[in-house]
Amino acid sequence: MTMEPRVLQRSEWDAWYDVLLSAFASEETSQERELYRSLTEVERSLGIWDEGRPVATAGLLSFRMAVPGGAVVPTAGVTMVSVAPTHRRRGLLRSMMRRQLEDVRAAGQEPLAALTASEPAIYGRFGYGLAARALSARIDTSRVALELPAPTAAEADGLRLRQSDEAASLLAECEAVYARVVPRRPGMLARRPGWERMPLLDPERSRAGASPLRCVVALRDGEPVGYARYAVNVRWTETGASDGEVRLRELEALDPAGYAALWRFLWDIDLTTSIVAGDRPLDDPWLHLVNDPRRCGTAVGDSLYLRPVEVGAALAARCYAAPVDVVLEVEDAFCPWNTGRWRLSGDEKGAVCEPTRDAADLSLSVRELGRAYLGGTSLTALAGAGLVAEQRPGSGALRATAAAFTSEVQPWLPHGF
Ligand SMILES: CC(=O)SCCNC(=O)CCNC(=O)[C@H](O)C(C)(C)COP(=O)(O)OP(=O)(O)OC[C@H]1O[C@@H](n2cnc3c(N)ncnc32)[C@H](O)[C@@H]1OP(=O)(O)O
Repeated sequence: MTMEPRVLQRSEWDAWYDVLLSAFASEETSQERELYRSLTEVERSLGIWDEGRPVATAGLLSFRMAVPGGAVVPTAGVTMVSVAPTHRRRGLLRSMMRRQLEDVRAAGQEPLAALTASEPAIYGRFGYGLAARALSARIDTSRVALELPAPTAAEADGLRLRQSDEAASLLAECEAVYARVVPRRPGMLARRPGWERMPLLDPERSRAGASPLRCVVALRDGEPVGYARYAVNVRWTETGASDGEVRLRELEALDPAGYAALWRFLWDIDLTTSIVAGDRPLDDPWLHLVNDPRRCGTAVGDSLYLRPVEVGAALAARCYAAPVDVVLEVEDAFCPWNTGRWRLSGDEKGAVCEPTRDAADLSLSVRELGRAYLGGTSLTALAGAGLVAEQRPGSGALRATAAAFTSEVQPWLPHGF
């Protein structure tokens, strides 16, 4: 008997969601369940049923994502993917991935699909490429100095911090800052209503001894210019010395003085000797403000995977750092409508991308386009790996196209989904 995906009905949500929880062996609170229930776009969610019982789940979320140049582009967020252990490795995931991409294409609104992967090996075969990575750090603040440039008088004047032990109480200030930083960095997600509650989720089981989530806001002349959400885990050594840790969950700022004030605050929290940050941009400015990078415990991990659903619309939706006029030969086995030659012409103001019969300058797969799309991975590096080929070596097409695809800031995904 074939089992095909179909759209979820709201009355089926609990049983459908339990398949997902079981696949992740997750516990959860009623608050989390209600949040995920309210954020599920039921009409875009798929399931597979066997003898009336759900055995597979996959959701889509209607996001808008910042791309190089600052546009915020409709993007299908792939989420809540699971297959019951009794039904794995029989192609159920593949059938849901195919149905999702066909549905997104048919709706014609979202040129991109994005996800974060439970395991990085799963999604490349469906055309998703690693487009943004994340930096983690464990900074020994007892040994590393934060060396901040002196703010100008105008910057320092009127800058105040307001702190709350209840992160939710400063929500409006944080959201005002967040909305303004979105277009500045590729990969940032504009907030849909309800998603502002996601960063505040703070179940006790995940605290591992730390305080509930706190918040500090930087205000200039009363207007919010930055915020950080964090928790403090105060610990003591056997000899009674304080050895606590600041766990940084989020930090956004609109200007360098606000940014510096927030880091200074976190650095100086009494009874702590480290800051642990799990998910920061690769080019986070604090990296240039420390006197000892070796004691900052940095590591880089994968974060956002991106897939052009419609190659032409996706490449036309972003801007390019340098003028580019190139024919790309794209291979896309999973979404064959993308396979073929595309002429991309663009610059820092915009772009067009249309099918063409002209000879190709570069050839690559759709996964490589996803990797390079936000400007975080260079086409030159992908060519070095043999994944992008210049059709006429020495033509300069690779160098010119790689330069055009770069982003002046590293792409970064602000939160999982
Ligand atoms: C965006 C998100 O939500 S990420 C969350 C993903 N979910 C989880 O990790 C929960 C636990 N795991 C699961 O529920 C399932 O094992 C899934 C969803 C990962 C895979 O579902 P399945 O129905 O078994 O996958 P399916 O049989 O369609 O496999 C398709 C292909 O992916 C491969 N694949 C499946 N799972 C994995 C994996 N964990 N690692 C590497 N490859 C995998 C299969 O080998 C197959 O490869 P092929 O194209 O070479 O034939």
